[in-house]
Amino acid sequence: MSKVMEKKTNVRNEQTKKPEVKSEVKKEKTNSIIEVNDLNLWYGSDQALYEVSMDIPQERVTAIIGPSGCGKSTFLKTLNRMVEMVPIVKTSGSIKYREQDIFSSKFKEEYLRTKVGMVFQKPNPFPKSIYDNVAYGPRIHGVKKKEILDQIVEKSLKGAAIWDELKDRLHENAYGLSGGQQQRVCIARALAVEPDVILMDEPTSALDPISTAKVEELVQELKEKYSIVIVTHNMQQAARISDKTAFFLNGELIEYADTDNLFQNPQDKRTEDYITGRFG
Ligand SMILES: Nc1ncnc2c1ncn2[C@@H]1O[C@H](COP(=O)(O)OP(=O)(O)OP(=O)(O)O)[C@@H](O)[C@H]1O
Repeated sequence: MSKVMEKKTNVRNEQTKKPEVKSEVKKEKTNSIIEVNDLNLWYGSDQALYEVSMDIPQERVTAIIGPSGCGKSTFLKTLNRMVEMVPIVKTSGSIKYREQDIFSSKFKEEYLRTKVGMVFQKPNPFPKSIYDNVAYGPRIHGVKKKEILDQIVEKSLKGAAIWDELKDRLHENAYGLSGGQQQRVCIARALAVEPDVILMDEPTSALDPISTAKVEELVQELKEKYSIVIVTHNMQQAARISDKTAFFLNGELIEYADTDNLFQNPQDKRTEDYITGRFG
């Protein structure tokens, strides 16, 4: 995977527009776990993100909302550099995780993916037992002792609020679980390598309302220990579970504010139009 850093001055002048909310998004400097500055991203010659700057607060839930194709998933996948699996991707700008530049050659991508875990839209357990799914990451990192793996599996499933449901079924295939249970096992799998940040890309869009409610409740519990960034199409969900909300449109960050403020008192007409259902 290659990271192509463009000369920022040229690139920005030629191809990008400045967002109107830069000062707004810079307010919350303290207690940020990730700081994004002037991020641009291209798929080949098509630009998907424009000068995005925002800080992700620690131990809070940050929601990313916006209409289809506005760059929500692209932005999320940039935070752990997963987006660079698409070979034509180029980026400019900076992202710092705990004040370290994630694009620096000194910063190991493997470490980043451990610390910044990801949960996807469709539950994607491996075709293995529940136990082996959760133990997968720790084993890759060299944990071999059964007692230690047992502890990690229990702790992670407890962290994902699914231990009581599954403790007697650990050696059953994860494919036999319901979609909602699979998603919580995937969250446990992410927790097993001890991340700080969990990126969630529409984690409930494939789930029924009861499973969705359980995952939303879990997100609330997880923010005691983890920083969560969640992409959602569902504005009610963003309003219910997030502390901060970022509204994206056409690859730009239009507005980023405390969730209550953004929904009750949007500062930008485009945010207001979106949240009142005028488009999207
Ligand atoms: N692998 C890719 N190759 C080329 N272009 C891509 C790729 N992935 C996304 N894009 C483009 O980047 C832009 C942003 O897409 P992205 O999936 O990030 O938006 P989104 O807001 O998450 O959309 P949705 O809500 O529909 O999932 C779109 O124009 C999309 O076509």
